[in-house]
Amino acid sequence: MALSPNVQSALEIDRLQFSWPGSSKALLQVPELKIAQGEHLFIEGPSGSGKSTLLNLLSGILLPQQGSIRLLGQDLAEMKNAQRDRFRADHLGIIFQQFNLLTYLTPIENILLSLQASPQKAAKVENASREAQALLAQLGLSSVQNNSHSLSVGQQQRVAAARALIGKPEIILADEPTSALDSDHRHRFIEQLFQTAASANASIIFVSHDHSLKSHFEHSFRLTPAAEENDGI
Ligand SMILES: Nc1ncnc2c1ncn2[C@@H]1O[C@H](COP(=O)(O)OP(=O)(O)OP(=O)(O)O)[C@@H](O)[C@H]1O
Repeated sequence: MALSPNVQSALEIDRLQFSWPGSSKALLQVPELKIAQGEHLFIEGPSGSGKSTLLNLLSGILLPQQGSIRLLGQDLAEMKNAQRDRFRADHLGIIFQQFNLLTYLTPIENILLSLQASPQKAAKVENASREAQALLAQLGLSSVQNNSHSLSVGQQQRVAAARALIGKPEIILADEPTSALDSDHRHRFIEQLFQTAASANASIIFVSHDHSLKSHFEHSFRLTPAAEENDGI
């Protein structure tokens, strides 16, 4: 899909190939994929098809052997390690499958960690604690507890999402953050995530094996196990 010249692209993949060392087959082959800023992408595929590997490529933790990945017009493979780390902290918000909250910190302190890692994100927020509380409320968590270790899965998910969204990153990467929820809560959470991301014109790149979530997204990409043909974009 071509983007008009005045639309900033969130993501552009060109002839990407990735294999793990020692494997004779490419795990990932993505000929072309373009997402404009503010649009959302759903990546689906069965267990082992490479969804987490692709997210690690998109966040610059892994680099492709062939082809290129550009985020916000920049090729992460052309950056030095420290530049890639800075780019990740400044422009990405990541929601991990297991949320990765620090249990000895309060929910608000967990959210504020994102701003400590990025002066650029911090500069976009006037009152950090108030912004963290407002994000939680938008995501459906209005009363915030003082410790993180007694949060329910749904509450942890909202704290993790607020931590990814604070400081208005342009791209949110989410790795199966709804897998522990029932269907109703899953769809509701995605709607709340979209509404909050829209206020910052952020693009959400969301990985899941749950096909029913696909209808929320304007773009989707299906990964197939390496032995099968990939049926495309
Ligand atoms: N560090 C690694 N070294 C070698 N192979 C790996 C490594 N990490 C993952 N793999 C292999 O890459 C393939 C894809 O794994 P990946 O975790 O990306 O799949 P996935 O689609 O996210 O799976 P799931 O839905 O179960 O989380 C698997 O065959 C896995 O064994």
